[in-house]
Amino acid sequence: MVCTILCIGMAGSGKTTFMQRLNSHLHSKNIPPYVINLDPAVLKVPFGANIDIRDSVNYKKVMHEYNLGPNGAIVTSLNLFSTKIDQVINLVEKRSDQFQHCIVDTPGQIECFVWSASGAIITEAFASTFPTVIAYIIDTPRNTSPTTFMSNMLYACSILYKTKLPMIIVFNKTDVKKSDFAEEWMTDFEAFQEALASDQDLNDESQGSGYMSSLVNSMSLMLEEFYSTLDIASVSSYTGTGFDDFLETIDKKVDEYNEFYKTERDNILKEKEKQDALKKEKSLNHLMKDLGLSKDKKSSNKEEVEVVSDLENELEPGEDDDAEGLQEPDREYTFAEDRNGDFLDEDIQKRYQDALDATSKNSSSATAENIAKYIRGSQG
Ligand SMILES: Nc1nc2c(ncn2[C@@H]2O[C@H](COP(=O)(O)OP(=O)(O)OP(=O)(O)O)[C@@H](O)[C@H]2O)c(=O)[nH]1
Repeated sequence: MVCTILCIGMAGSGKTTFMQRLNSHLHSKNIPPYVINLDPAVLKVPFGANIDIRDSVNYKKVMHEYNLGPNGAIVTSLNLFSTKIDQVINLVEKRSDQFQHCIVDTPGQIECFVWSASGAIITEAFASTFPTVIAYIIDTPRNTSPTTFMSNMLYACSILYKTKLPMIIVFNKTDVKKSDFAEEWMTDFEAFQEALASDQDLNDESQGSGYMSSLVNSMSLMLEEFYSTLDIASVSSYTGTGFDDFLETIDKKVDEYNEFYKTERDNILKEKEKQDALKKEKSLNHLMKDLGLSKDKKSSNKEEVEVVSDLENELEPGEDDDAEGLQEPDREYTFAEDRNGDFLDEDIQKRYQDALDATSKNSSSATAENIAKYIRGSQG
């Protein structure tokens, strides 16, 4: 079964170099991956990509034709590409017996991918077909300040909650700076507090009221929970160290995906389908009502109280004593002429009929005589 590894990270964190190294590492182990590039703005891809967004979308042309800036053009290119995502998934599926890993490079402008509709569609398409893991790449030497580190972690946290997929934090460029300090901060809360206390920028009295340091303190408390769901890998894409550990962590996360995330995703999808069906049913009912084609006449009448009998049926027995005489429990609405027999007692009905007969007889005989007179006159 192919597992998808989505490489996400801030610009310049080394995603592309990481992809290149991972690709060659897997080749050296005789398990070559399926490689996809989703960065439309990259000039040169240093690995042989099986699918490259640049083959289907021309980033510069998108910028020019739609009059967009660099980020808008990336989002639009992804939008255009996402319309073909079914074909991409089919291609990967067709060759799934030949590969164990499908590795995907994403644009450096994280928000263009993670927070765009097309990014969500692409991620969802992979995650609903294959076990999918996010590799969040961090530029280790640039994260030695506790505040920068925490901002980066908050970003990772937001991606985790947005994608709802298992995540590995990959500390890259460890040939320049080892990631021990960061790993310690993630596992030992006091160590992080100490680092915060000794952070010059945060504790410079002349620069503020200490608001920042107390904010960072409370946010780091919140992040403790987040760290517990993560796995860490320390690599150097430059020297190639740490990639075996990274692959082991991927296997662990794939098991986790199958055990927890898949069930959760299935439940979310089922719930969504249920909600969609309800929504459909509701709008169909509205449509039927608008057309006067209620499926269940009684229930639709009830919704739209128009006749006395509906109101009466809604009253519980004994709820309103005055209404007792008006109740017609087993009958729906009938027209006035149908109800005459019920409303008028026999005596009144007879008197009414007699009066009607008398009037009609008089009037008709008088009219007949008048007509006869007229005819006789006109003939004579
Ligand atoms: N020393 C060292 N440098 C690295 C490593 N990985 C990447 N770099 C360097 O970091 C810089 C950025 O690397 P890229 O792979 O282009 O980063 P990226 O995240 O793909 O960049 P964008 O896609 O433009 O956001 C390059 O100069 C790389 O040579 C590493 O492990 N060690």
